[in-house]
Amino acid sequence: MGALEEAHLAAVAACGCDEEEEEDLLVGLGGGEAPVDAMEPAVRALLAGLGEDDRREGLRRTPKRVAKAFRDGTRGYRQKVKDIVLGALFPEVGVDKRTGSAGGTGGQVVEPDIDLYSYWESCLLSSSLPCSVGYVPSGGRVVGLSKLSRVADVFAKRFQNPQRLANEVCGALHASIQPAGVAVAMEGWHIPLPENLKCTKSRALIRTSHSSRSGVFEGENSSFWNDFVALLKLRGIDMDMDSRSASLTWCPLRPHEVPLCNGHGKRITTNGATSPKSLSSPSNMVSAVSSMLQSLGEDPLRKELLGSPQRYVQWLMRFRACNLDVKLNGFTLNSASVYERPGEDATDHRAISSELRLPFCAQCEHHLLPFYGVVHIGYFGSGDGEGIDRSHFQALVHFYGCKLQVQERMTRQIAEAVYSVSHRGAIVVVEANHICMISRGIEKIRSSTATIAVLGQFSTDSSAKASFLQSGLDTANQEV
Ligand SMILES: Nc1nc2c(ncn2[C@@H]2O[C@H](COP(=O)(O)OP(=O)(O)OP(=O)(O)O)[C@@H](O)[C@H]2O)c(=O)[nH]1
Ligand SMILES: [Zn+2]
Repeated sequence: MGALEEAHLAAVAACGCDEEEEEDLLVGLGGGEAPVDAMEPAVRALLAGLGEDDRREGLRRTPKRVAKAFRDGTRGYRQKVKDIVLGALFPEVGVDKRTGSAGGTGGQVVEPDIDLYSYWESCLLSSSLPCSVGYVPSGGRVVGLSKLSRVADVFAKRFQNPQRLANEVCGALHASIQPAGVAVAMEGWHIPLPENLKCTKSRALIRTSHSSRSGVFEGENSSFWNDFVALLKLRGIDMDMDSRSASLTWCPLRPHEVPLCNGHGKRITTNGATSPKSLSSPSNMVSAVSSMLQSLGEDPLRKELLGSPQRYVQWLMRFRACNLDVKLNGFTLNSASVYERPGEDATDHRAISSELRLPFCAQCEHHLLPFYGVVHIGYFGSGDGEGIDRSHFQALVHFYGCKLQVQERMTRQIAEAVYSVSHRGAIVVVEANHICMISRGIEKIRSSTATIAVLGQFSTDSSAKASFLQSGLDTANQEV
């Protein structure tokens, strides 16, 4: 341990925060290696409750994947901030020795655009939290830049709520670096209820804004805070969102939640959340989720987690396997208007009708995490402006989307359904964001996957396909 680190530990001791206390603050709940044994049987119980056969090919490895995803997503319980920070405090004299500012500029150090992902404690779903951290060094020392992100990640990789996450990151950085102050700004993005999903891309998500500050950043007139906000603005991050703020909650599965707030947190949402439909949550599924929490080292009786297993099950139950025939009875296309007419010009692309940007939310069958986006459908209509009502297509998309799925299968199934009533041809394009690509695994933020299925004339007539892809999708993009 270097002299600087020893001096820092002495400072921690001097401020009355002994190491054990610091550990409690930094490590939080559920330390130690947690067994994962209960996870896989619990996921199997969930799949059975959803009417699925866990021996079918797509689901065979799902219990293992879900267990791994949850375990990776909560690894923060097994990490310690001091292990991250103490090896990376470096002496660096600031320009203003009186205030102890450092970092070469005499002012704050800002690390914007840290991509965090967290499991929400309210519903056990996961999503991203773009985060920015600033601090004003003190005592002639700075911390390695990567450690700001790493410390933030320790707290993100726990069951969280976004305001508490902001507070914990702020408090831990302050305790471990002992700077003049810390500022944290964070956005919480939450997927809406499937029935409230209106469009694709990030605008589809419920967004809330949160902040937490300590030391010189505190107070309404803190120039450090104002500089921090201005620096973020330069990067296109808008913290000044009060005017758009609303009282809606960030977790649509828990609409009456009172936010945890340290007095500085601001909250907004851009996408209205209506109350969730009340669905049954079978008790064996709820117990399975509680045992998953225990396996992860969490306490299902912790105040903030009460009701979360039920909410998670309620979310999953939206994607329960259902009877195809029953559902399709409600889907009646006016097929007379779309059948091929004798003598119709096969290359007359005016006969191509389209229905664009139909929103959907499905559940990835590999990881039990949502993927959501829009479906574009093209088919040969009558050419006289008469088409199939959009609501029929929306019902079809909802039917094939609202289950455990993979994107390619969903695309093909929708295409086949449209082709079954529009015999000349059907083309379906699905654009989707997969939470399993964003919040775990490869962590590819802004990942979006497009799939296409063509049947009938769209598969033989490349100009028909090109006509839909170019002009149809152009129109869709203009509508965004
Ligand atoms: N083709 C396809 N793959 C999907 C879809 N949803 C998820 N996946 C992928 O399914 C694959 C499962 O791969 P595995 O190696 O068994 O699981 P994993 O270890 O969780 O994979 P990583 O995501 O790479 O960590 C991953 O590559 C996922 O990205 C989908 O709709 N279509
Ligand atoms: Zn997945």
